[in-house]
Amino acid sequence: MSRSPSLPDRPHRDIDPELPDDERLEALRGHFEDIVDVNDQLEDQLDDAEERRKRLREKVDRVERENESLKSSSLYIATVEDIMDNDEVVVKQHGNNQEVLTDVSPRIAEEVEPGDRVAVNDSFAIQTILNAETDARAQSMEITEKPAVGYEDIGGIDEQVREVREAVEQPLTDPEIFDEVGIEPPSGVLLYGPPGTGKTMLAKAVANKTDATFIKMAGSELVRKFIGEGSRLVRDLFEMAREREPAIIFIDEIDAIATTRSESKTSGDAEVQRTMMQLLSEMDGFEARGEIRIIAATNRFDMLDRAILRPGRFDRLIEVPEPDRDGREQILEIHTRGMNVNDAVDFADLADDTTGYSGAEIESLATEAGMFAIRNEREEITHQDFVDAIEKIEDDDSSEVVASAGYFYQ
Ligand SMILES: Nc1ncnc2c1ncn2[C@@H]1O[C@H](COP(=O)(O)OP(=O)(O)OP(=O)(O)O)[C@@H](O)[C@H]1O
Repeated sequence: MSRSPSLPDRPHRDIDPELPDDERLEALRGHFEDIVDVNDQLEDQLDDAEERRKRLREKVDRVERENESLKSSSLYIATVEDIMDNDEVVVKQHGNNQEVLTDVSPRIAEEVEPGDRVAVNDSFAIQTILNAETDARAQSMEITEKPAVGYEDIGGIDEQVREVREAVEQPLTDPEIFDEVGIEPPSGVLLYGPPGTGKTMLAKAVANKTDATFIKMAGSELVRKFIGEGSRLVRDLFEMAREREPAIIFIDEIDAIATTRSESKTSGDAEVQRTMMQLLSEMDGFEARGEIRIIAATNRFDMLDRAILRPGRFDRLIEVPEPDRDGREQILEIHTRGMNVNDAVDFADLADDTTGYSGAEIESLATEAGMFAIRNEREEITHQDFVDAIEKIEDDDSSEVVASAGYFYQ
C-alpha cells in the first residue's frame, strides 16, 4: 500500500531587525521564495492526492458493480404457492415450473404471502419480495379469474357478439367441431372501432362464458413504461397464459406496438419493432385449437402494420362501431337496470337525443342523471334528470373544446 508523502517543512528564517534595509529586503525576498517553493510542493502533493482519490473511487465503483452483478446473477424469480409452519414455503420457479419447499429469511418471513413474486437464490431461499415497482408483470397485466361481465351486459352490438362467440368461444368449448369440419379456427381476433364501444367488455364476456382466465395487457404500456422490456413482457404474457389455461389474452391498443413503420429509425422504433416481432413469433408458435385465445383491440385501424393481419395472425377482423339509435336505447336500459328509475322515463326519446354517444358515454350519462336526483334530494330518477344530464355533458364537452382551442392558439 502506498503511504502518503510527508509534508514539506515550514519555511523559517530569522531576520535581524537591526540589519540595514537593503539586506533585510534581500532576506525577506529569500523567505518569500521559500514560501512559494513550499506552496508548489504542497500543490503537487494535492494533485497527487486527487489523482489517487480518483483511482480509488474507480476501484470502489468497479467492486460495487461486480458485487451487484454477483448478487443479481444468482437470483431467480419464483411465485409463492403455499406457506407452511416453521417459516417454510413452497415456491414455483418461473421458466421451468419446478416446485420446491424452501426457507424464507426471518427478516421477511412475516410479509410473504401466497401469490407473491419473489427472488430466490441458488439454494432457493427467498431473498426479497418483488414489490409492485419491480414487478413489471403485475403492473402491466390485469389478470381476472372470472370477469364479472356477461353477454347480457353488452348492448347494441349483437352481430359482433355473435362473431366473437364463433371465433373465440367456440374453439374453446367445441374444438372437435373444427376437427370434424377440418378447418382451423381463427388464430387471433382483432376488434376495431372508436373508444368506449365495448371491445374490452366483449373479450371479458367470452372469458366469463368459457371459464377462461382473462389476461389483459395494454400495448402502450409495453412500449412506454418498460422501455427495453417489451419483448420480455410479451414472452411473460404468453407464459402466464400457458400457466393458467384456458386463457384469453387481450391486448388493448395493439396499434402501440404494431404501427406502420415510420421513416425514422430511432432506437425507440427498433424497440417497438422487436416487441411486435416477439408477439408474432409467439402467435406463430401456438396451437390454433389450443386452450389459449388471443384478442386484440385498436381505435386506430388505419395505422396498423398489415403484417399483423396475415393468415395465422390476427386473421379475423371485427368492427365494433358506435351504437345506433336502438343500440343506445339498449345500453341505456342495461346501465339503468340497477337504478331506481321512474316509469315515465322514455329511453327511446333519450336515445334520439344522444346521437354520437359511445357505450361508455351512455354509462356516464346514467350516473350523471343519478347525481341530479341526489342533488335534488330524490331517490327516484326522472326523465328530466336524464335531460339535464345530457345538457351538462354537452356543456362540459363544449367547454373542453374551447379550452383545448385556447391551448392550441396560445
Ligand atoms: N356496447 C356496450 N354495452 C354496454 N355498455 C357499454 C358498451 N360499450 C361500452 N360500455 C360501457 O363503457 C365501458 C367501457 O367500455 P369498454 O372498455 O369495453 O370499451 P372499449 O371499446 O374497450 O374502449 P377503449 O377502446 O377505450 O379501450 C364499459 O365498462 C361499459 O360500462
